[in-house]
Amino acid sequence: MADSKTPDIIYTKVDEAPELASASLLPIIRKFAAAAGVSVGTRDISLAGRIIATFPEALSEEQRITDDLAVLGELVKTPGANVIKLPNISASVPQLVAAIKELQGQGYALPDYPYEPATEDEKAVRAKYDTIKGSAVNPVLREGNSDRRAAVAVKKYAQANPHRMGEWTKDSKTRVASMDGGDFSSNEVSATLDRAATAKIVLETAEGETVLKEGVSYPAGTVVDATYMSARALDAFLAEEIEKTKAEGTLFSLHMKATMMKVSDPIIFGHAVKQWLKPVFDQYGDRMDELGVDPNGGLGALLEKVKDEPEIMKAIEDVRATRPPMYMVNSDKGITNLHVPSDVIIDASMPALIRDGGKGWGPDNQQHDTTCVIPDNSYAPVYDETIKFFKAQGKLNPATAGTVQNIGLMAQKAEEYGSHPTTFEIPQAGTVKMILDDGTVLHQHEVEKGDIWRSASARKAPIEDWVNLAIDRQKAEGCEAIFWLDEDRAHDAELIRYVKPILEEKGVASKFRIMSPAKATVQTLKTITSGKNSIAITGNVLRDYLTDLFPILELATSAKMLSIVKLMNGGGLFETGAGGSAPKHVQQLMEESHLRWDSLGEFCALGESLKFLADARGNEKARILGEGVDAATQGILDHDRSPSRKVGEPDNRDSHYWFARYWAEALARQDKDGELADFFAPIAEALVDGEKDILAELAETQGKPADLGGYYHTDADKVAAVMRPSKTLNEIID
Ligand SMILES: NC(=O)C1=CN([C@@H]2O[C@H](COP(=O)(O)OP(=O)(O)OC[C@H]3O[C@@H](n4cnc5c(N)ncnc54)[C@H](OP(=O)(O)O)[C@@H]3O)[C@@H](O)[C@H]2O)C=CC1
Ligand SMILES: O=C(O)CCC(=O)C(=O)O
Ligand SMILES: [Mg+2]
Repeated sequence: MADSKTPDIIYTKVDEAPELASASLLPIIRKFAAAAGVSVGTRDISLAGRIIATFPEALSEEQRITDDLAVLGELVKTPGANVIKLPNISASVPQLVAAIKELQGQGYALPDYPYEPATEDEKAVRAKYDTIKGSAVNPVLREGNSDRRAAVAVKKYAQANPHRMGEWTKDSKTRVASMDGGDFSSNEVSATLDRAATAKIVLETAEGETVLKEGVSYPAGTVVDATYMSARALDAFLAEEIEKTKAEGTLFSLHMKATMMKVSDPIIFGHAVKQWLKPVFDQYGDRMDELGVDPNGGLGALLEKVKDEPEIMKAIEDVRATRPPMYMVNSDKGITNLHVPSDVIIDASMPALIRDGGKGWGPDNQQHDTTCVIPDNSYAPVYDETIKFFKAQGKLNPATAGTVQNIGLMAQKAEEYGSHPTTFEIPQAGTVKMILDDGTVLHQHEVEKGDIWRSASARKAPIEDWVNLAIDRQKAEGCEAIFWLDEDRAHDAELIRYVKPILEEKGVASKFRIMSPAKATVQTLKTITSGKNSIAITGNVLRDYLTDLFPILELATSAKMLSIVKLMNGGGLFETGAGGSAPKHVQQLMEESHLRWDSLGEFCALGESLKFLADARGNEKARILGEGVDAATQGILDHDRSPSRKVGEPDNRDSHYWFARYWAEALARQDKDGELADFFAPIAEALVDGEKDILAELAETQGKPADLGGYYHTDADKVAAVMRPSKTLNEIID
């Protein structure tokens, strides 16, 4: 809860590249903020931190930590919340298991992850680990809808310094493949509840009724969907696409969101692994079962389990020889698309492929046209239309393209991204029914064994807040604004029934269009190609997809986005960009002590957070600090101080030096607050005078391996040594 002890701003402790960056940036932020009496606390939402916090009973007193996610989950429901949220790992099972292993190696007596829990104890442990799995942080903190856009300065910079775009040709063989039936899209039904209700979900079979879930409660006005994916249709589709890909001579790729869709998508991923190795599963399925093979965990874990079985290994090699080449995560290390379910995540993977002219990396470490398999057809048309557009029109020109902003329905676990507690792999053929407390059957589907059934919901208050946020944003921008909703889709039709009356009532209906995602994609691409801007007002999944897609095309990366969550109870949550925790960057740092992570997202979020604090608490010094951050961010862009990708060139640490310097200079220069100016003048001077030494000390550290003392649970002193190697800079900051 927000109380007198709650720091003014909470900066989250996370994982991978952003956490490494924090080791260098946070001391600077704290020093500067303290000058305005602003305290900056931290809360640990890292994967390792969440694991440790979940098993106090297994740990010693000194090892235990508080459940910071729970604390933050409460804080974001209060008006005083001011949280800077960096990207964290949404763990797949292989990542979760690796983190547990690392912690065990550090002396944390944590239970192993039970793959197949048999006893009651194992089931309890598994249930606890399942709360940590996948996207377990963002949905808890996102008690508001999403406003993501490129700050004007960032967009202007991208137009003045356009990044390289891959060429699109009319004869590109790259395409999107999705199911034409039997998928979530084609089976969806939806209804809006006219009263508060509690529901249970049951499976009726020839042998009786099994309760899949009960006590699911919804407030009045909730839009409740239900749908399923047919396992049989999915397998037939995957088998056909593998063959078609081979015939077309392209790379085979699968793009899922196994992290946020943590129940359904690992299962779909597992189907792809099984189809890819079908003859092996047909012949050795029982033996692989005995060995504990779980296809949902990916090819990497599978190969590990069967590595001492020469017959199976040979069968795998034989099958692989008959398959088309696969899209690779790391061809040097032989890591394929199907190795780990969280290595290829659709929001980032599809835009990068499209930015590169429709090319993916193959096993030969060369780029090739690619078949992009996205089984469910709900949102695949967005990528399909984008690819078709660029094939016909040629690549986008970032120097002249307009921008696409997003207003996303996200609050209170809206839509598919909140559906995992009500998603089930069907154990036996029958009928799934969703039954309300008065006995009404709200939805029902005939299903077969292995089908994936799910229900998603969106609540009334978040939907109304989202429409109003869109109205405010359109008013501020005055540009095209499109609700990406398909009147022929069951769920979207229910949303449209909310949207239209609010637009009418506010007298702004003429300023908005409502278009299906496929049509909206084409319209939006035409708009930005002509140099104009558009606001995409979308549901939760398209919020996620589009806030990577358009930034990656327009700015080369989504890391520089302004990402504001206006919390529904009045607080502010400031996300740092729209991207993730960039694991590849950590690999590079560990190998050659170069961190290419760009902290521009952190800078943008910090500026917003300080200005929000100024408004909320009447703290004018915080406003001056925030304006100083904006000036420093501008300085970073104007002087090209963002990190380079190559070892030996300036990296993340250098950019933090420049950020501190520009920030201090702006604060020393301003004349609204003499006290602040006097405080920062000598700091600015010291940073200017120390430039040569600081840059030399930073440069000196590159080019050799860096020891972090861990991956998921690093050693703070070792990380500080790597990330703060400049004695001269540290003396000024400390
Ligand atoms: N808000 C959140 O908490 C989010 C968390 N995630 C999590 O992040 C992890 C990685 O996801 P992934 O799909 O690989 O997506 P990422 O966005 O982390 O990485 C994809 C690529 O984007 C580029 N990139 C991202 N951020 C930056 C940055 N600040 N500076 C420079 N380049 C950047 C990098 O490209 P290059 O390699 O070319 O440098 C990177 O390899 C997963 O565990 C996922 O669950 C993902 C999205 C959001
Ligand atoms: O929570 C996650 O797993 C990822 C979130 C994400 O990709 C986004 O919000 O853009
Ligand atoms: Mg995303």
